[in-house]
Amino acid sequence: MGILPTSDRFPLLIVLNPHSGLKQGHHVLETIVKPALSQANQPFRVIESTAQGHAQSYFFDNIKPILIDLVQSLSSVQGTGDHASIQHPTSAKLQIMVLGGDGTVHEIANGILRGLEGSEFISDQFRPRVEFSVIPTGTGNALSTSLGVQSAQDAVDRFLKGHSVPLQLMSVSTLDPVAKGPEGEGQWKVHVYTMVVNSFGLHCATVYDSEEFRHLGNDRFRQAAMKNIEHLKQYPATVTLKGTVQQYDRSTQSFVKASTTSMTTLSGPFTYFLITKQASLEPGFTPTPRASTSDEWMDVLAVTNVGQAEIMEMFGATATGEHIQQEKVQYFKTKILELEIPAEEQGRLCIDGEFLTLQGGPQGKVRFEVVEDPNIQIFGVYA
Ligand SMILES: Nc1ncnc2c1ncn2[C@@H]1O[C@H](COP(=O)(O)OP(=O)(O)OP(=O)(O)O)[C@@H](O)[C@H]1O
Repeated sequence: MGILPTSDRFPLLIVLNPHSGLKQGHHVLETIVKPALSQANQPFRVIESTAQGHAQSYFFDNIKPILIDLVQSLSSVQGTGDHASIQHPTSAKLQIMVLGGDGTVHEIANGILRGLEGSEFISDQFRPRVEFSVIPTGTGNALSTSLGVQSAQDAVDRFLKGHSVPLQLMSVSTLDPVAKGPEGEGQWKVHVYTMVVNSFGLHCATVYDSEEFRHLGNDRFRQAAMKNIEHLKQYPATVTLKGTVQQYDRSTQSFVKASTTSMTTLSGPFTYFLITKQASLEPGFTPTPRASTSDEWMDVLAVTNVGQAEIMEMFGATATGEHIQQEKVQYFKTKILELEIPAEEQGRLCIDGEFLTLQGGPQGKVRFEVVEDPNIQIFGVYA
């Protein structure tokens, strides 16, 4: 994609989540963001989220009028008199700064995609580009940490420098119980798009329980993890990696093609299972060190049926990413993955901090896929 038009007149949208992290969003806005933007003569408009889900519903409701305003600010009159015509751009860059965490970015991206779904606002004739500047004021700040952002000031500086990279999405789909495919099988329906982590097992239970420790800031994950390790469970499931699959080879410390067949099956029970697009999920925690925000792979980390000692040993090495050298840790790259739990079970998935209840058996299967559709893959992030 070449240089996209943007408009000096169109404001940067700043979405502030006052509830993120240790609730420092307003302070960072006043002391770091506003001074830097006014010095750079960058106009902006602040949107404050008022409740869970508000950022998503705001963009679902407003993305079309926002894009109309943006396109109008970029349109120009060509020619004069009877030959005058208005030239509209074929693309436009919308800049959104997030004073919040990964969950807020997730909500905005899903709100925009749902708001534009099936409309003329996203087509081969016109396709917007949405660039996020993420000012790390959440708890985990996986996106910022994975991009090497050191502080709120660093994030603002990166925005002002203007270098962005693709923010590659994953889709999470469930089987539609009504619609059938050509051979009577169920049809996949996208439930949500994610950009950080989908998890099952100990990680998901930890994120779920961490809400009660929110007042501890970043430490909430450690507290919740300790609680879950103390009562360590195994989580039965079958995972199928489809198409080209690469597996981390400890001896060469590189990824090699995993199998000559088109499917790799992992049988549980899983203790720990992650599908990620980011290398780090919080500062000092790098479970999938070879993951990239921008490439076309999902990284998969699987630990099957281990005890407390092995899990603690793994966590001990996740700060540096050296756990991928441990024998019990399996590490893959794939583009399509399906997860199914046994018929009699009920389970839970964590998808970018939200939760999805899993039903047992083939009808409850969930599919994760790297998004290729250019009408979905419209996001970037300042890096
Ligand atoms: N005004 C609000 N009051 C309460 N909750 C809110 C409000 N605005 C947004 N939220 C919710 O806050 C939750 C957490 O937001 P966010 O993910 O940005 O922060 P975090 O969880 O601290 O950080 P991270 O995702 O990086 O770990 C989201 O689920 C969001 O819907």
